[in-house]
Amino acid sequence: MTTPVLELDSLECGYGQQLIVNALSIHLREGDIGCLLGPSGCGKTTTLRAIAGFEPISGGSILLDGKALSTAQHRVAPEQRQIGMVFQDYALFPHLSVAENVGFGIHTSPDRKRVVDELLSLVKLDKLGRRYPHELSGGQQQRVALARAMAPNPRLLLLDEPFSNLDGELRRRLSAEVRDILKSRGISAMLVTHDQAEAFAVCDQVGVLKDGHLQQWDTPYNLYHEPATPFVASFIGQGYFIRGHMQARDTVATELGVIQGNRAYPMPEGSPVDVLLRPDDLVGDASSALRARVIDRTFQGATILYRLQLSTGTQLEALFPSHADHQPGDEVGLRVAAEHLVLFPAQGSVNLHAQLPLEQVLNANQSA
Ligand SMILES: Nc1ncnc2c1ncn2[C@@H]1O[C@H](COP(=O)(O)OP(=O)(O)OP(=O)(O)O)[C@@H](O)[C@H]1O
Repeated sequence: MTTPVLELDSLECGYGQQLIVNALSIHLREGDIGCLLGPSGCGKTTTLRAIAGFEPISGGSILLDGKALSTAQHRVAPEQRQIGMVFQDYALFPHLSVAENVGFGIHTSPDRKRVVDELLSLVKLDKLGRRYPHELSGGQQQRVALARAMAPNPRLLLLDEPFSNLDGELRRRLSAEVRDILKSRGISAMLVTHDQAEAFAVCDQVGVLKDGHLQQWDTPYNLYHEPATPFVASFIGQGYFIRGHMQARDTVATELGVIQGNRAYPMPEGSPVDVLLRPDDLVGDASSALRARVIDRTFQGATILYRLQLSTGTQLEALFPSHADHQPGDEVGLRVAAEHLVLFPAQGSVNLHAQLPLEQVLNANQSA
């Protein structure tokens, strides 16, 4: 196995006596873009600052290419880590031109002009090298910050909420562009965000943090389809939990009928479980005996997200193609088509939903 570019091994860090990040272990492969995702205050930025060398650690280690950068006893200075950083607020030098900003970290290099020209072209700012930061848009300033961080050819790039000062469409476009730029150069990076869509669009591996504890480090696909904990299931994507009972190792009986799982589950036969149903796990089927009433609908263009109620009162969400145009009050036929059936031992409450205030969902899952 090749050495990961970045290894966090049982990392512990915090402020004073307060431990913020606890037993955090992550391996980032060379060329991958990783992400730390989680609610406000869960310790994402603290972890990133510890990797950059701005914060000491109280336990475990941080290794780059197998060499220790931080342990509880020793800390390599930030400027000697070969790590570049891109900040939320760009942090450009206002009195330096765009080209001077980009060349700042390599001012003694004989290749400076060539590197700056190449990077300006890479971030599509080749005509704006003489401008000053205040003469640029937010998106352009963040591209300058990215080029500046890449100029010294770091082994790892850290990006702290890099798109959060930008809005909507620009944010989406720039995040896709940044992924392309990093991938075109094979740069390994770690990003911090609380925006799940951004994490999924940009990153190869995502770590979901809750209260400084890693819940799961996995691909976006697995986080969505195979969440390891109820917290990850609630935090990532939409969905409802409904109550079921294990009927056999791979089937569960629910009020929607017996649902076939895609594996054997460890819960004993007859035990109560919470079954995660995403909106795309339910498909419309006019001939199905399973009926539900439309409560609400959100038109999304190619699809419509319906909130549905079963005769038992249980509510679910379903995503149907928008040519099937149902109105509130209509009755629709339903079928479960969950390729990845996610079950957890019953938590004592049902119908947890991501649209409830997050605290409510999390409190209900406190024992996870
Ligand atoms: N310099 C500091 N001194 C003391 N406590 C701090 C300091 N910086 C952060 N904290 C606390 O550490 C915890 C984690 O903060 P951190 O900034 O790492 O969270 P985060 O996950 O990045 O949150 P956000 O998404 O809101 O930026 C919070 O409770 C915060 O109040």
